[in-house]
Amino acid sequence: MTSRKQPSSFSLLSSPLGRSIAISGCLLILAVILMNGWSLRDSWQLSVNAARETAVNLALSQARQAEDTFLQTEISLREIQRNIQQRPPGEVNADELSRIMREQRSRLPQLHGLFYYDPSGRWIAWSTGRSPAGVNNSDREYFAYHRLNGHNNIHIGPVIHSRSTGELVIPVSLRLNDRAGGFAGILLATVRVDYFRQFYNYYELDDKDVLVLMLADSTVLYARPMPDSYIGRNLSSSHLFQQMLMKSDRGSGEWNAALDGLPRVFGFVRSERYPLVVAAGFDKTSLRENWLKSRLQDVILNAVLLAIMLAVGIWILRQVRINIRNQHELAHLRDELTTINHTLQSMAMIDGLTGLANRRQFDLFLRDSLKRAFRSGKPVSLVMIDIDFFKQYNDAYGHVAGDQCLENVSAALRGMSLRGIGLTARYGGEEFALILPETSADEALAIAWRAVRAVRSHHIPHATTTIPARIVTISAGCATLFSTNQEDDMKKLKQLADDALYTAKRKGRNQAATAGKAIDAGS
Ligand SMILES: Nc1nc2c(ncn2[C@@H]2O[C@H](COP(=O)(O)OP(=O)(O)OP(=O)(O)O)[C@@H](O)[C@H]2O)c(=O)[nH]1
Repeated sequence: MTSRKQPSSFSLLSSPLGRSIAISGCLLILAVILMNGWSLRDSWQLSVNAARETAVNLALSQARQAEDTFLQTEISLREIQRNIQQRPPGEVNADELSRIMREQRSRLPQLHGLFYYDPSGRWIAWSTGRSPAGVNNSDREYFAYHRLNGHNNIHIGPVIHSRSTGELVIPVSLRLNDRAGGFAGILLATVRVDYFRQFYNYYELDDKDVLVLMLADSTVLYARPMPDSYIGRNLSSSHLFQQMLMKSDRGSGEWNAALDGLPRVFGFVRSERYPLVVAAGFDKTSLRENWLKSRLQDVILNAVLLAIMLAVGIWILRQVRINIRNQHELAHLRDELTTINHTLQSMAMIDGLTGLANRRQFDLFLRDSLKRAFRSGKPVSLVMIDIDFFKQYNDAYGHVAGDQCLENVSAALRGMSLRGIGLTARYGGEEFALILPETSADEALAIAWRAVRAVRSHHIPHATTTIPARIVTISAGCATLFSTNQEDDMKKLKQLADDALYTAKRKGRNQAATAGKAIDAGS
């Protein structure tokens, strides 16, 4: 029985179909990942852009609010300035002025107080009740500023602690001139830092979002939600002052805040009216967290879609793998069947004992040779061979030895060269045949004799033969025919060769005989 070989292991990628499905699947998944990545990147960028826009708008509204606050303050100061300057020098009524100041202050919630100092810094009039005893304000920054600068502009200074209440205030001051244009004192309005604190708290911002009000020289006036220790800090080395404000009075960008080093999306505005800068910054980390939260559903859906695609892809590849394996097995089975068929075919043509062509093959080959001979016009010779006294051999040595003898005789005949065009066959029993296409009668007889000698040369002992050498011998009869392509050509040739064999037997065996010259089968 033929042992069934397993088909050799195969890789899915070695098949064109498997390869194309795997590559298409990978490309598809890659495309989905890229598209999602692209869309997420876009969405994040949009969210950052929106935050920048909001930050600029917020900064604008804060700047406008700060301008309004300081404008109202300026108007109050100018009104008082007019009041003082309308009177002749030395005729300022301090009590009346203080009353006017209190009235002004009560109108403006941002105001902490209004003050009038003479050129030496002495308190002349004020809105905040009693003056602290023996206090002189000539040491203040705004005092020095106005003493040095003769212009009539409003000056906003860095945050200070009020000497009257201790509160944090932003000083807004105006120089007073005498008729000759000399320094005649200062009018001061103090704006409460708490006013901005309160105002900035109206906005619903995250803990780490910032709103910063600064002087144009980068000094912090108020920074939400930083503690008061941040007030007065100088941010001149910050990205805002080093880069952004150099290029534009308003805008947006992303940078690490100089206040605490955190990355933020900023919008900023420089006031046109006053030396003020406002910046609004959204914390980038919370911005990203909020953005992620808003995209979470999409991300999960896409991840699920991707997982499904992956699972379907794997399932398809498995099916393809099974399919290809089945095809491989079928191909392998087909090959095995073809091999078995070939074996069966050759078995049907081969004699099982001797391995020579069997009777069936003999008939086919002879018929085919005669057909070809008809076309070529060349003769076909047939040598019929019979072992001499084989019955006696069997009787003397038994059938098993008889079979062995048949094999030995076959080997002797197989060893003969038939020029590659002849066929050696076991005709049946102890009879053999040589079909010799394109062979003349003389050549056939010579070959028949060679066969006789070949068997003899094997010296197979045969005690009961009448041949004096007491070895196995054969008799051979040959005949030659020019084919007429008729059905009975075969029969005729066999008959002639048989007759010649009979002649050889009759003449004493151990020899070859011929039917004579090649005959025309038609004769
Ligand atoms: N062992 C064995 N014997 C076979 C086989 N086929 C035929 N025989 C024997 O061959 C013998 C042929 O005997 P015969 O036809 O009387 O011829 P012979 O004894 O050779 O005598 P001659 O042909 O006149 O020389 C028979 O005894 C058959 O049994 C075979 O396959 N094996």
